[in-house]
Amino acid sequence: TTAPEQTGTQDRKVGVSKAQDSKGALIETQPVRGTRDFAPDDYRLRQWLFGEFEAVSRLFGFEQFETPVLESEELFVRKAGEEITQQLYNFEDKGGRRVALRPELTPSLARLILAQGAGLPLPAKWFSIGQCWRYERTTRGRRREHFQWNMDIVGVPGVAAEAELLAAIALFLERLGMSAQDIVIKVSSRKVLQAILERFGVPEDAVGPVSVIVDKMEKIPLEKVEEELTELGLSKEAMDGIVAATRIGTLEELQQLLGEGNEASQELQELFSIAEGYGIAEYLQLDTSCVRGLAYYTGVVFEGRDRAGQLRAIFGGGRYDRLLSTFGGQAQPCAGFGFGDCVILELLQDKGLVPELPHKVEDLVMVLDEQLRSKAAQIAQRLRKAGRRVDLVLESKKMKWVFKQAERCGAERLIIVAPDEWERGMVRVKDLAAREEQDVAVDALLEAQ
Ligand SMILES: OCc1cccc(Br)n1
Repeated sequence: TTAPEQTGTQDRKVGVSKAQDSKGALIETQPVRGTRDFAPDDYRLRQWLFGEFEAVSRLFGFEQFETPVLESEELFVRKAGEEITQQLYNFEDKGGRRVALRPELTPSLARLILAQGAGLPLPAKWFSIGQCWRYERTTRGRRREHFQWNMDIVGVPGVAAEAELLAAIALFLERLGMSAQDIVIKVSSRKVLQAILERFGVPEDAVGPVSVIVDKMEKIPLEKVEEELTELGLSKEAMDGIVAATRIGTLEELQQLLGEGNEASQELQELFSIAEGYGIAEYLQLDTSCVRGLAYYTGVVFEGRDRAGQLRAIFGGGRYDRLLSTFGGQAQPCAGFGFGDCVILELLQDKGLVPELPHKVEDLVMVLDEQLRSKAAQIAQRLRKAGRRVDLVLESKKMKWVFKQAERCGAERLIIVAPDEWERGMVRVKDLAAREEQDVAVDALLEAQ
């Protein structure tokens, strides 16, 4: 079995995995299988990443929302054979309700949009970052939770919405030091499969389930894909038509296959043209094998991959114009994407782009005499209220420990509250970078930064 996929320093196992408690019984200190702890080093990296998600979302004028990780199971029960619904982390709560830990954010967005009622100004441009869950049974030791960044536009029928979303992703990648040399965004449309299935008289509502099967083409043998398509009732000709349609790599080929006036071709043509305006066209590659594994997409779909082809999809998204109406609400055109927190970190590590994010305070404050404890508290508070991060040494420590602590917390100054100096209204201040020391009047501490 492969080691559980971890990111950041989480893969560095230090300390004990089973701690000894007072009665000698063993307690498990590792998190539940498939889940991750975020100790401070990992948490700083995650906060940096989420900070970038949020910064880009705000630059695009999107508004942040949040919904509970626990949802009614009915939100995710779809009869399309998707992996995501087969791995639902679902259960019956103590009130007999069928509930589930959300496996994705889009259905919750749809629910919240519908809850706003008809008065909601459109288009709604919303974003969220939330933990998503799956109960992956296999022994592959894969994660059962990850955090996803979602941006969604509700109320815009044209591909200008998809172009805006792709531009947000491209700006995010650029801010992290990457470019179209590192990442390719494969783009296609469910309307390609829709047009093919129409030719073979397959009902339109099969597009979702067929896409779920075709999406596995990269992961399972073609025979298995054809077996599953046969089970869906597709003829051999229809299957051959589908397989041929997943091998299109240019708009010209697509037009030849579907005909000039076909909606899929026209929409993709327009998308690529708008992308030129954003300066992101070099990220985009028409690839009709990209169908995505969620049944509810109805139009453009896309996914981000590392150009080296070593990793799983970095992000994915597309248009889903029917989701709100399947929830019984007023139909609204929608487009969005989900961007996970794991593959991107693996990619940043591979490229040496993970930033150094050390623990950092400005001042370390200590006393030489416990009688002056309350004076040190006074000094620390004054500095903190002025916006300086202060680590206050809370018990009597040897200087060797204090200097080590100053290193650990990245302090710029060590402020020592000592009896003789205090008598003169002063404290001793060590500038740890310049390795200089001087006595400073307490009232001048903030000026002497
Ligand atoms: O991307 C599919 C997925 C959904 C929930 C949790 C995890 Br880990 N992965």
